[in-house]
Amino acid sequence: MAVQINPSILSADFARLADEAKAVEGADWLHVDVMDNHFVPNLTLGVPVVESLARATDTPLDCHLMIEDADRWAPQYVEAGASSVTFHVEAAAAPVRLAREIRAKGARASMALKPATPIEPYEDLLPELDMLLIMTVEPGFGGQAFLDIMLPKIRRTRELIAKHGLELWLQVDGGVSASTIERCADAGADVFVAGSAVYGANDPAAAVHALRTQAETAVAKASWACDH
Ligand SMILES: O=C(CO)[C@H](O)[C@H](O)COP(=O)(O)O
Ligand SMILES: [Fe+2]
Repeated sequence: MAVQINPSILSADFARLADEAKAVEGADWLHVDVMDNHFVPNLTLGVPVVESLARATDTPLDCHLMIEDADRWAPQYVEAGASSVTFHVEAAAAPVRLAREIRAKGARASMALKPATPIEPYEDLLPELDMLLIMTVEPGFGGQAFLDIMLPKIRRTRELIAKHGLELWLQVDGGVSASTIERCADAGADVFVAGSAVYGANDPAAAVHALRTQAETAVAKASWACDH
């Protein structure tokens, strides 16, 4: 079971995005938080910046769309160069159609759940997805404290993935750091977004490496991974 570490450029210096992307080139993906000041109370960047970032780095882009009207906008992020596009189920009118469209355009399709959104109503949608994102903070800002109360949802989601025999990746985002990543991995996550824990470190590449080592060790010991 491969572990993936995705630094979030939300915590990077936006005036130096190309350099900040290069600073974490050992990472699996670069996590790009798109916020519209409607779905969440914050505003970040949009399609033109994603297009430029895709040209500036060889690291594939994992775009996390925290925006209204995801059905309209998500396909444009694939065209902009994102290799994985995550829409929030709370912001999608037709999540199955949208996931199929993202895949048809050539990217990995991913769906996110805010902390108060349960996984159970979406069990039948899981085969349509390449990744499920469980938010471990309320979306909108970096640097927030990890919500431990999300661990049971991560566990239940991992059980559903196993029940259906899926190759679905399970991503966690929000407050993931050296002190929380092992709990996430133990519960069933295999893709870890980290913003402040990476870009707040003196050496972001070393922080990615250290988080990967911690997550790999925790996954190797986890019961959900041993069963497979
Ligand atoms: O989606 C997000 C916020 O909505 C960010 O990806 C997330 O918060 C990363 O920052 P940190 O690791 O500092 O919590
Ligand atoms: Fe994010």
